[in-house]
Amino acid sequence: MLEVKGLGIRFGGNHAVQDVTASIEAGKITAIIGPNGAGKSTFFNLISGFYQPTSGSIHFLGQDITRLATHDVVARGIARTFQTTTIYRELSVLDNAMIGHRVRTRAGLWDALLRTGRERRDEQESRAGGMAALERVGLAAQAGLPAGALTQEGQKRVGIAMALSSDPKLLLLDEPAAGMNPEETVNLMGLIRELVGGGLSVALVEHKMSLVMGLADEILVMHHGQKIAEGTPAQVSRNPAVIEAYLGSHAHGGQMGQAGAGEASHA
Ligand SMILES: Nc1ncnc2c1ncn2[C@@H]1O[C@H](COP(=O)(O)OP(=O)(O)OP(=O)(O)O)[C@@H](O)[C@H]1O
Repeated sequence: MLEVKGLGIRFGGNHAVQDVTASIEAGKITAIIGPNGAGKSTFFNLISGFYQPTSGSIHFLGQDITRLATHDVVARGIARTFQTTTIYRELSVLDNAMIGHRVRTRAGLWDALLRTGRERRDEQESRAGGMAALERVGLAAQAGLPAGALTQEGQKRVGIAMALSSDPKLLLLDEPAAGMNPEETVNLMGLIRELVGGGLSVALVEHKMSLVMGLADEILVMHHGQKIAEGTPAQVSRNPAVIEAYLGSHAHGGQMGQAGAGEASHA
């Protein structure tokens, strides 16, 4: 579904991502893991068009998307959530979900100001798209509430609905379980499984090993900006290079290979 070849980006002398060749398969859950500063978020930023790579290529469904701007990447079918919650707390849950949908509609500023027929049609479409996304994340009944009134888990679901309302084929989740308690984490895993069961493909960056090991079909491991391993959870958790990378990192010492053994610290 997604193929990156020799992908890299430099910030000054720092290779945040370096020569990464990898693929993400349709219908699967792919986790991207690695110690702090490994380049995981930067990798997501490259795929989603937030950063332009300094080398390499990105192909999605056979088409070159390497240099597309974010809204064009979204229009092709890749949407993402962010590490920190980026919902609008004062707006209703539905208004939040509709924001994601607006990137797919065609009305421009003039249409919006003049309330043209196209703008009104687009508004209705966005409302329907937003509601459909809320149904997918189990929040249809809360559509009219201010998003800030929801629990932490509810707000995470709003963030996912915002991404889903653009009707992506591939959903990128950046640390979806950050700040969630174990029960909320289990609920979130159920939601991700449901979405994938419905035909969505998911790639996620996550530090919580219980979630990664319990959920991922494929894992891509990054360290110092490079891909050091890939494979199933069982394969990567016994890969010597991966164990070495994690043992060498204070924050994650000894956590690899213990599926379901709790969380890798993000400190
Ligand atoms: N916009 C930027 N400008 C300069 N350096 C950056 C920028 N974004 C990321 N970096 C650097 O790139 C490297 C990789 O950072 P990145 O945030 O991608 O790592 P990560 O694996 O997501 O880490 P974490 O698990 O802590 O979120 C780090 O050295 C970081 O300081």
